[in-house]
Amino acid sequence: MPEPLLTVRDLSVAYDTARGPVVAVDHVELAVRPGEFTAVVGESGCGKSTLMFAVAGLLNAPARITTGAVHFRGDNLVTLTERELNALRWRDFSVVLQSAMNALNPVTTLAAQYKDAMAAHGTYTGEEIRARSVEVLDLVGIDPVHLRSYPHQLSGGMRQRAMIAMALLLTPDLILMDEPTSALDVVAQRSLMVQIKELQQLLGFAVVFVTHDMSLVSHFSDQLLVMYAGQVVETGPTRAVFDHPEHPYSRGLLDAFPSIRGPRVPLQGIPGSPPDLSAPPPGCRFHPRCPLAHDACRVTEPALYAVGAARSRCLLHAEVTS
Ligand SMILES: Nc1ncnc2c1ncn2[C@@H]1O[C@H](COP(=O)(O)OP(=O)(O)OP(=O)(O)O)[C@@H](O)[C@H]1O
Repeated sequence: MPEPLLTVRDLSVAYDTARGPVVAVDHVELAVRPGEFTAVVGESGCGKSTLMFAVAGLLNAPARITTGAVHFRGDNLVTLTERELNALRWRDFSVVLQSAMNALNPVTTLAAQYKDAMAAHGTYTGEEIRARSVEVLDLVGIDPVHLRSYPHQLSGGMRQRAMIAMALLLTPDLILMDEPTSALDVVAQRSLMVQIKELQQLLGFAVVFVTHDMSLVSHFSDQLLVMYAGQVVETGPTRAVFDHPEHPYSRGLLDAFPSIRGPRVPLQGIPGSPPDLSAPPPGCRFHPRCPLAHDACRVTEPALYAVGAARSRCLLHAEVTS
């Protein structure tokens, strides 16, 4: 197996609030190998975006990293200066956010934005910049005439693809994507997912893809990280987790979204909502919503236990490994 490209070790992030620190990412571990597609899934508020921003070095106050490291190739991104991080962003890894409308500059054309991104990382002639801009727009299926367009002149799906094209400009080895399809309708969502996967297979970059919709990534991701209340509650090969979710939360998430294939079944949803992270429940954080909770779950904090090819933070699996 190749060495991981990205290794997140024991990463914790807290938001400083008037009521004390809110730990949104709690001792998270993650390893992404070259060309691997990793999906981070969980309900809104479970810490997915905070994790992504921490990995990308994009956190702002009141958020701060309290423990851990983010190794990307030889560098620990947590300890790099802003200038050093800027040198890596776009060139070695790039970031695609939920809404390209916010990420793209509304008052400049795509051509000008692509030029800025390239010029910040090397000396390119105008012709080289134009040729590469045309190339990346071609890759995402946008007519290069749109280099002259402003973001508001593009549809939502085109804007996301223009953002992905920008992320590809300098052929990074890793693209971090935070809900890049969530502002789109279901049909546009699926077609963008297919396109991201095709590009990934063609160009070989690794992806970390954040989504609340587990069914969206079922056919695209290699490895899955299920987050609940700031913690990883299940992790493993996507197929294994989908075929046999070990953690009751993963099972609940799977039942909460329609599958694109397979028989129609009534959607269950998970009763209740994720806890307030300023005061998470004792024991297993999922116990107040868990249909399988027993007495020990209310007092004992589970570790991540190995279960087959996956790992699950559920006391039901404690005896498997202990
Ligand atoms: N500015 C802030 N101040 C205090 N707490 C915050 C702040 N931003 C986020 N949080 C806390 O961090 C938790 C995780 O937020 P985050 O946005 O990372 O979750 P998420 O899973 O990505 O959700 P979403 O899909 O809604 O973005 C939230 O539940 C909230 O408690």
